[in-house]
Amino acid sequence: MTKPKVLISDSMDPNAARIFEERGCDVDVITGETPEQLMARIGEYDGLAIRSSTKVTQAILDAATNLKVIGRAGIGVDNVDIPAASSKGVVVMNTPFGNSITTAEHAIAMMFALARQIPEADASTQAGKWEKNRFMGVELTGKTLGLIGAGNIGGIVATRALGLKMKVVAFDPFLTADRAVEMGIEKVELDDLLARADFITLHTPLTDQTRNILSKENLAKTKQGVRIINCARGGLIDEAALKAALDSGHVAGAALDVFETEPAKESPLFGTPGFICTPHLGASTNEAQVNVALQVAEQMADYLVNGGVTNALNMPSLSAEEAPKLKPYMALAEQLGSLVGQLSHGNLTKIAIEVEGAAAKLNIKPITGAVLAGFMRRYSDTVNMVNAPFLAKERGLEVSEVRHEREGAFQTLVRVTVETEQGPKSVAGTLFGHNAPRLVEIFGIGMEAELTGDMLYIVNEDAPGFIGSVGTALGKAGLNIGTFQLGRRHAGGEAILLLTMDSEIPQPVLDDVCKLAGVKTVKALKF
Ligand SMILES: NC(=O)C1=CN([C@@H]2O[C@H](COP(=O)(O)OP(=O)(O)OC[C@H]3O[C@@H](n4cnc5c(N)ncnc54)[C@H](O)[C@@H]3O)[C@@H](O)[C@H]2O)C=CC1
Ligand SMILES: O=C(O)C(=O)COP(=O)(O)O
Repeated sequence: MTKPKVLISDSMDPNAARIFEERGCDVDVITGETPEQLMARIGEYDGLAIRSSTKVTQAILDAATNLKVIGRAGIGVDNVDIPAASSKGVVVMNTPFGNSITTAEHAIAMMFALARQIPEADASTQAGKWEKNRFMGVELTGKTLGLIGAGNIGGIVATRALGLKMKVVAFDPFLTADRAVEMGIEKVELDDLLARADFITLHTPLTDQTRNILSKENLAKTKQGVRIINCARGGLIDEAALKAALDSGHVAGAALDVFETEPAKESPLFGTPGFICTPHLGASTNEAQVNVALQVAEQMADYLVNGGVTNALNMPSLSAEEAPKLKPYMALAEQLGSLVGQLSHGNLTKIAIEVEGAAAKLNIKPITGAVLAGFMRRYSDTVNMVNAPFLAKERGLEVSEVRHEREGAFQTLVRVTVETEQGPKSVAGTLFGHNAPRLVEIFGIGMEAELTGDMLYIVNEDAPGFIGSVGTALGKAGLNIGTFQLGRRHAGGEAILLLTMDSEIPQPVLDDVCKLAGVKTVKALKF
């Protein structure tokens, strides 16, 4: 097997490259390239490891013909076009905790820097001015800290602020009352926070709801002399309005680690009294960078080498222990999905995936993903487990999952049923011997068959001599039959023939088979 190739395109702790190599991947570290250079190179890689500098746009993804996974050594993935990655079947994963303590500490450091004007006092002292009377600070003890966003980082900031004897109020629509009590903070509405906070710190992702959350209007609602910290994302604060509020003295200080446009080499805020900033350093500590580098490389290598999925933003998780157990089921599920997809007509609106016996003890999500990948291939060649659920949703396909703990006739079974105009139609399969997928039932007829390569599917009226006439028609065309499976509802009733063929069946031969007496349906299948 050729080794998966990974590109590390942003500066990352060397542990990442080491882990990739140890886990069986080839790795290149090429940082600081232009989008055009990356676009020209990306086609050769199976994995792309990034931080916040590389922008993974639709154009990059279009050029990434081999890409299977994007790993973000950090938290925010706003530099990745996730819908585009999903529709291309590329998994996007991040490391949601590796740098959160470090980033929370940076926010606290910024709060102290604002409270005591440390950067300005440092510059003035080193300039030989000794301006002891210029730098009067404020104490943090007893002050109110307003958290906008109380997730991982906001939660850590809260514990530190409580340790500093501050009162912490938080606005976060997803924060439950119980969790707020557990954290020792007060859950409030945004307007209440704006009116009460002496310091405001932002810890939300940038979304349509959070963009400009500190707008000109909201800045006007803050307390006179408020100090504001943003170590989350540029775009959460209206930078022009912030500049005006600092100039007017309404906002006493602002500390930004992140900017609307990065790298921020110029800004109207630069040089404004009370304004301090750092160049997106929130995650930049030795500890955090080792954490995220190790974690991203482990997760990506796990996916590329074993199929394990951890911390993916566009796919359900699948642990390294589960992956080998699920692999044969996913192969079976994909074949069953593909079979119903190839044999059904018209626009199908419902698909059900049932697992029974041993299969019911497994994580069903990857099995469903594999069924959908097989099924959606009727609409698109580029479908896989990542993009299949999105495509299914786009097409309005209703997907249901059912587990039957009991064992039926088979020790383990996967069944796929689609709702058609003629009612529900279902196929089922099991695993034989060394985890070999086998079809065991097709549209209510028991039949054991391997679904592989080029196949011929025939529905006919059971009658003597029919099998011979099919063999003759195919033989006359020089087509060799590999295996031959037969099933029927009852003697003389509807029968199904499933043949594996050594080569593709040309349309004229299909037409000839179609003309044989008693034939109802003929279809060439491909697996
Ligand atoms: N400056 C830096 O270098 C770093 C920045 N970050 C950024 O910090 C931010 C927070 O990260 P985490 O705490 O790990 O994320 P998280 O997902 O754990 O927490 C985010 C919180 O924001 C809340 N939220 C969502 N929409 C909201 C809204 N409309 N109003 C108020 N709250 C809302 C969520 O409910 C959640 O509790 C992210 O944007 C991340 O990219 C993370 C690491 C380093
Ligand atoms: O993890 C995050 O969300 C960050 O913003 C850290 O960004 P960085 O990896 O330092 O470019």
